[in-house]
Amino acid sequence: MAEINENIRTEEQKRVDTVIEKIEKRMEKLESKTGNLKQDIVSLRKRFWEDVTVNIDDPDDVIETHASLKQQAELLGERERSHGQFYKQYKNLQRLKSSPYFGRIDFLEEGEKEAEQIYIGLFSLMDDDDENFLIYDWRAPISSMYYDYAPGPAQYETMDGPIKGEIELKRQYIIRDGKIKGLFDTGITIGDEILQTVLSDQADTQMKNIVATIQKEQNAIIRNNKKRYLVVQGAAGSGKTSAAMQRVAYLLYRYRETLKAENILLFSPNQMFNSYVSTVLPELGEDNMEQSTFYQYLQQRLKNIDVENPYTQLEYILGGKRDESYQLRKKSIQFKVSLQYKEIIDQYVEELLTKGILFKNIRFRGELILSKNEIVDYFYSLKQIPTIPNRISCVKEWILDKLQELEKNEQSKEWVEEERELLSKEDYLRIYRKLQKQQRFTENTFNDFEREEQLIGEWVVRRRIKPLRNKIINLAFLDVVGLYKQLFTWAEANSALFSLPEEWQEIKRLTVEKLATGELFYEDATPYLYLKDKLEGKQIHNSIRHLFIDEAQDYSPFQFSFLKEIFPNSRMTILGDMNQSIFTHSIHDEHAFAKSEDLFPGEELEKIVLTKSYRSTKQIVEFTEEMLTDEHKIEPFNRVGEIPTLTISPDKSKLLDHIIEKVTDLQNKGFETISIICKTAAEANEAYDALKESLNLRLIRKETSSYEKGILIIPSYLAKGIEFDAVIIYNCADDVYNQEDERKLFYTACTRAMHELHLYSVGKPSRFVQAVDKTKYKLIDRS
Ligand SMILES: Nc1ncnc2c1ncn2[C@@H]1O[C@H](COP(=O)(O)OP(=O)(O)OP(=O)(O)O)[C@@H](O)[C@H]1O
Repeated sequence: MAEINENIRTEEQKRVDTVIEKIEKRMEKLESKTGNLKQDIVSLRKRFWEDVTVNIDDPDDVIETHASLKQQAELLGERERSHGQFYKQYKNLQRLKSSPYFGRIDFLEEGEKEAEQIYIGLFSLMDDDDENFLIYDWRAPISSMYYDYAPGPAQYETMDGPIKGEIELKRQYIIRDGKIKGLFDTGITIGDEILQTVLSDQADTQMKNIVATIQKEQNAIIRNNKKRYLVVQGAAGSGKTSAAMQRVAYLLYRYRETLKAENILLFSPNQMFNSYVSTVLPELGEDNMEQSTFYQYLQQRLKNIDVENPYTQLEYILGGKRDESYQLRKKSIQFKVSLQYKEIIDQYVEELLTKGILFKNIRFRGELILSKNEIVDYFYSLKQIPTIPNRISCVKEWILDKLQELEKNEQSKEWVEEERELLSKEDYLRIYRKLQKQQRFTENTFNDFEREEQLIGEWVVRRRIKPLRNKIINLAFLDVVGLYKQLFTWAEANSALFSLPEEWQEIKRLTVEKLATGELFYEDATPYLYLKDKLEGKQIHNSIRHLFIDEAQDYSPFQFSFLKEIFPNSRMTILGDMNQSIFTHSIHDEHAFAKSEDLFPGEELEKIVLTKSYRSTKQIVEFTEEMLTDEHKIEPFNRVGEIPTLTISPDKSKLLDHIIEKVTDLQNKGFETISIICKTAAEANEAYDALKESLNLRLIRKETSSYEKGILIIPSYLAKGIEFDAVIIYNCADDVYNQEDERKLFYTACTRAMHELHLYSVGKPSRFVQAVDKTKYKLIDRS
């Protein structure tokens, strides 16, 4: 990579100036357009009610009023949409004005005489005649060569096939506020120097876009469109989330005619992560995709039952006493996340077609209207209907018919009379108006006492039956909880067909006890929803065309398989790191992410592996990778920093003193995000209480929804996906981190550090640290 001579620099600055002038002109034009539009909108809003004729006296007038309102709203909507578009364009120009481009390649296409200069920036910009590109959008096909090739032979894909040629020059720019601050001609990789500068910056509370320095292997992820399922295994800090975000921006550009932000869904690890990544797309001029945690999705689908928070499950597993009930819960989790369990449910549902279905009694005002057995009998009389959801749907219609009959019969009952008499004057008037609106009276008939009584009676009954009717419509008569419980007994009775865990009886007891409290263990939530869907009919999310799953190593085989079924029309980008598995299920053999070949058909699956880590200094990467047991080698990006330290303190009180000293020292060095990572929330609470008098701290809980600068205390599992300038490991003693299934959690915590990593231990440090080569860290013994 070479620094460039003054003449070239001057020439390049001239071009920047010219482009900026053009950008300014465009902005002026847009300003006048948007100004007029804005005025239009303001006055439309002001006059909104003046220009509509509101008259609801007779039905014809109501229709007219409706039409007039609709017309006015459409007009306003259209103006607002245009304004929104102009505003977006304006914002994009504003961004270009400060930094019009970051790269250039001179490309000589085969058969051409002269190379074309291709300047690459955040968005495209044409010259005044709309003929030539002054700037190419980084997502344009031609721009991909910038990321994929060094000077020399190169090619890019178009609809009509590949275009081949030669890159004669490849140049990088750092332009800020319209001034060139750095200019480099680059060789094989995209500017290590620029990347160095970017990576040496401080951590941010919002993730940054990486378009100026996307690496070749990341570009392969961003632009991938070969296979339906793209699985990315990437080391900690290798840019998986970054690649995912730029990929969303790329897809929205590439398929802009058909794909909108709301057709893309990202499953993310937690709320704070959501806020961390939320500015990347707007910065790239795109709307944010839909975002949810898988837990939020489950909650939204299972409204009538309390689902345990996955972090509550994890807190129990990490902090548990490791007694008998702890081991049982663990066994239970391991089985319930497996595909084998899913198969058991499939077979169970199959059998429910002939026997075993459960319904609830249907009562109205305490009286039995239909017994569960009657419904069961009706269900099994529908033999000709081959699927359960279709049969249930018929049962629903049958019950609704019964309700209609009930509605008629009830009207003559005494309670109706009583309720009618108890109606207040206001209620009475309201009903009267309602009925009048529905034109239920002929002229003057309301004076007719009998007719009045009858109509009001009907109304009273209908009002009372309505909640019951809604429940039936929502299939609440199906006893899903009972069926889920019964599954355990059924599996036991059919144990010859499956290999159930030895502790099945106990697992059944544990599950049933929890269900009796109206709650579901997290490990039961997906199977329960799966069973519910199989009975009621699957809820399929057809509008989602692309699903992104980040931190995919934390999903179970059951969850993956379920996701595939409920997003049948989606392409998927699945990103994870086997070394950062934090949930019990994913640490053991049934590692769905590692066995993606088993889950996704080979011909539809593409796998990409990222081994280079960009987040942490070389020293931190070399220290942390020693904790891993597999042979995955992580290549650090060559950024040098201080060697990690391990301080041994004699007791908790000294440990706190030592941490306070270190935090103060880090603050003096100018670090703005310093994170004290604890193993569990319980430990984080304790540390927070002990340190809050001495340090200005922010305690991060599972509900915390935003990431702010400062000194944070955070449970290890909530730090997933996020990074900090400096990380302090609160107490890495061997009596805290000693189980094999905590290794990856510990590794994940340490890999959150960008510039400095300091570990503290009361007494003997964890075996995971003891195993690290002593030259990879500095031992400070203060015991
Ligand atoms: N090409 C790049 N140019 C500049 N910065 C990059 C690049 N790739 C990654 N980074 C930076 O490296 C850091 C780690 O990236 P990111 O969080 O996307 O990695 P990850 O693989 O998702 O990490 P983890 O799995 O550990 O959470 C971020 O600060 C990101 O901005």
